[in-house]
Parts: sequence; C-alpha cells; structure tokens
Amino acid sequence: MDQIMRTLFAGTSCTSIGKKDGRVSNKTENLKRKQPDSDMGGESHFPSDIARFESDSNSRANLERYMRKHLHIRLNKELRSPSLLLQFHELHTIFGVSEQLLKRLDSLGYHQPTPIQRQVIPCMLSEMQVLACSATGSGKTLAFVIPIISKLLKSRDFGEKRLPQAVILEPTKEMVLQTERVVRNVAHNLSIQSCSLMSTRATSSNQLTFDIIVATPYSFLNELREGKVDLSGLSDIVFDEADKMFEVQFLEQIDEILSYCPSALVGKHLFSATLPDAIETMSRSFIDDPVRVIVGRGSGNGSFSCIDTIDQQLKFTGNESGKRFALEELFINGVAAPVLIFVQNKKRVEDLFRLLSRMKISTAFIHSDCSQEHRSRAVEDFKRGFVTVLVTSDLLCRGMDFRCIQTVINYDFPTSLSTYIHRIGRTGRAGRRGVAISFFGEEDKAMIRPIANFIAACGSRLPDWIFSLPAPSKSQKRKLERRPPKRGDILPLKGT
Ligand SMILES: Nc1ncnc2c1ncn2[C@@H]1O[C@H](COP(=O)(O)OP(=O)(O)OP(=O)(O)O)[C@@H](O)[C@H]1O
Repeated sequence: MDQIMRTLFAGTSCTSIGKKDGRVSNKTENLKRKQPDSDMGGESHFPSDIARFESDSNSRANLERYMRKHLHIRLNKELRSPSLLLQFHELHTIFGVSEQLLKRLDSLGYHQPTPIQRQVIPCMLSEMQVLACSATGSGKTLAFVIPIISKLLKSRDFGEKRLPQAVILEPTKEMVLQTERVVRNVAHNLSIQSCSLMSTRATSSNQLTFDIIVATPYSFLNELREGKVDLSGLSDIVFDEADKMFEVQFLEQIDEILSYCPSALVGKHLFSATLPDAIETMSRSFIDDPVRVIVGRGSGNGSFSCIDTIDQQLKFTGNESGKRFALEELFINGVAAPVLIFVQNKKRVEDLFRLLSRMKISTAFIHSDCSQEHRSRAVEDFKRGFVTVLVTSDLLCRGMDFRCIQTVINYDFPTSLSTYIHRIGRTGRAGRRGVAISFFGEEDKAMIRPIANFIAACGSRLPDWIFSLPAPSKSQKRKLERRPPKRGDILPLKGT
C-alpha cells in the first residue's frame, strides 16, 4: 500500500538553505527557477494500479472489495454504497457525464482518481450525502468539485436563469480563493460560472446568478440576509474543513445558513482530514443517513488517518533561546526549502519574521490582521518561489495547497492533535515527501503524548521516554485550546 500511495503521485525535487563559507546562505534564486507552485494540475503519473488489482480479481464486485481493502477505504454501509470509480472515464460510461470534462481533467494532469475520489465521486453522483475523512493532501477538493461540476453539466438547461446549484463553504478567505480557483480551472470552457465571496459586506445590489458559490460562512450569510441568493435550485452544499466549521465561532452562522436551505433534497456533505466523532454526531441532526467514507490507516482514533509521506520529528528545545538556537542550527546545517513556519500568535509571527530577516533569509509573513493585499502578496510570493520561508499563525494551517513545501517547522508547539495534523499536512502532499519538525519545551509537555502517539502510528520513530509522559485529561486539552501556553519573547526587539 505504501508503495502504491507513493507512486500514485509524482515526486519532487528539493532545494536547501544551508551553510556557505561559514555564513547562512539563501538559495532563493534556484528556488525561484525550479519550483514555482503551479496553480493547478496533477503533474502525476499514476501507475497502472487498476491492472494490478484486476489480475487478482474475477469480477467487478471482487475487484472493488479488493481495492477498498488495499487502498484502506472504509465505509459505514458497504452494502448499499455505489461502485468505486475505477477510472475517470467511468464518469462518462457509467454516469453519462460529458466527455469534455474528462478531457479537461486529463489536460490538467489528473489521469486517475485518488482513493478518496474513487469512493466519494460515485456517492455524490448517486445523490448520497457524504461525511468524508482522508489525509491532508489526498485530493478531497476534487472529490467534491468533480461531482458538483458533473451534475451541473448533466442538468443545466442553458435557457434557464442561472440559480446557484452548489455552495462550498470554507473557513478562511485564502481557502475560498484557492477552492474557487480549482472550480474555475476544472470548469474552464464548460459554460459554468462560479464566484468567491469573502468580504464581510454584501457585494452589490444584484442577485447572485452563479452556478457555484464558494464563500466563507459570514460572507454567504450576508448575501442571504440581503435576499440576494435564490437557493431554490440548490442541489449540494459542502462544508469543507468541517470540524473547523462546526466550532463555536461558526456554529450560529452555519445554523442560520441551513435555515435558508430550501428542502431535505439538498445534499449536505462534510469533508476534513480530521473528523472527530463529536462532529459526526452533531452533523446527524441535519444530515439524514449519510455515507461515511474514511480513507487511510487509522491512527488508533478512527477520526484521523495516518500520513506516511511526512518524516515527523520532535525536538526538545527547552526555553525560547533554545528554540532560536535550534532554528539557526537548522538553517546553518541545511533545511529543505521552501519552509513554512508556524507560531502561536500574530505578534510572534512578526517577531520571527524580523529574526529571520536579520539572518538574511528571504521571508514573508501572514496573519489575520494583515491587509488583504499583504495576505495575497505573501501567499503569491511564497507560491512562486520569490521568498523561501513563510511565517504564519494557524490562519494557514488548514487546506492550503502549496505543493512545493518541503519542510514545516512548528516553532511553537500546537495545542491540539488536529491542529498538528493540519499544520504538518502543508507538506507531503499528493504523494510527495516532506519533513515536519516540531520544537517543544516544558510548557508543551501536556500535548506531547497524543501527538507522539499519532507520529508513532504513522511510522516515524521517537525516543521511548516520550511515551512515558502522561496523556492529558479531556479538561486539560480543552483548557490548552482555549488558553495556549505563555511564551517568552522570540528575540530582544532592540535594533530590529
Ligand atoms: N486525481 C489526482 N491526480 C493528481 N493530482 C491530484 C488529484 N487529485 C488531487 N490532486 C492534487 O493533490 C493536491 C492536494 O489536493 P487537495 O488540496 O484537494 O488535498 P486535500 O485532501 O483537500 O488536503 P487538505 O486536507 O490539506 O485540505 C492538489 O495539488 C491537487 O491538484
């Protein structure tokens, strides 16, 4: 299985920042030329895995059973779940979707569906509601974008007034932009119109006549309250990063959005790399009879899948100066770039940015108080390789698809396992390899054990003593998430 997953996606090369003549050198120039992060496309060469499975099976049903087992696809109702999508061309031969879409997927480099796509696409095309959980970087976005576009292509009467048929909700503006870009790229030349909503004020006085709306909950709600969205044609609503969407800050908005959805006929779908039982239980109050699809080896707790493309390391750094020393050492000895660094809050983002800039490392930063222009520029500069390091808060921990990232550094240890999983998942995407290094000190001890258990389940090795640390109680976990540990200053700000 590991081998199949590794070869499902093509690998990538790596640039290092490291020591040159005793100084920290920055090879950003190489990076710029070698690794711009293209907006779209699979760039993958899938192996003929179907042929391999086929040779061992004598019927379609057996083949599917065999593939589910080997691709670690688990369902809550195997008996009435639809077939697996073995190849993208079955969108046409089985589901009657226009061949234009197949050509488009092929031209974008998407030659074979990933495991989550194999199971979710047929479910959504068969009008089932889906709760989907698979590892970061495993292709969940296309798993809902392809059936949405397929359904539009099948049902659209071009004479009719356009009414939104699908709404995709995302937790941040960056994710709205990214997902809408995926929609636009796949729907290119297919006469499908999409829009992104992410400002807090309603857009214009006109009705929104787009086939697909991608939005943050608040911006979408604003449009609904202003009466500018007619949801009478709505067929699907997707809650991406669903566990985030059902956190307290979004819950009331989601509730109100659901009250605008016209009928039980609207398919509601939840996607995330981390789908704890509590979210699933909550979702059952508004989703009848969903199919739960989980892809990947479980980590002991069924709601998280293991990630085997990331070399995960924990590094005890003691206090703040230990962290700074460890970071400098990493850059001096050579760290694979581009590098994404997470810290705990906005002030620390800017402090670490200043420290790295003083070390002459080309760095950008982003947090939620930055202007939209700054946010977009930082993301673009990083994607295109104009800067080597991006320092951020948890604003970017979910969903962002910077496919070139080689190393993630948790300069400040995360305060929950799900945050850890999403943060490190910015590397090792689409079958590529990556490294995640997490610094920790005394103040982080309470969270070490659950994260160490996850790392061990994924196959990375850790020293034995880590497993003798006590596991945190539920109340300790909740407290940590509400109030992260106090940390000392990153650097004396004098002269910076
Ligand atoms: N069938 C495919 N063939 C090749 N590449 C693919 C395929 N499907 C998706 N990808 C690529 O895989 C990468 C990761 O996909 P995506 O962003 O959807 O991951 P994800 O599962 O949503 O991750 P996260 O949980 O972090 O949001 C993207 O760059 C995407 O273009």
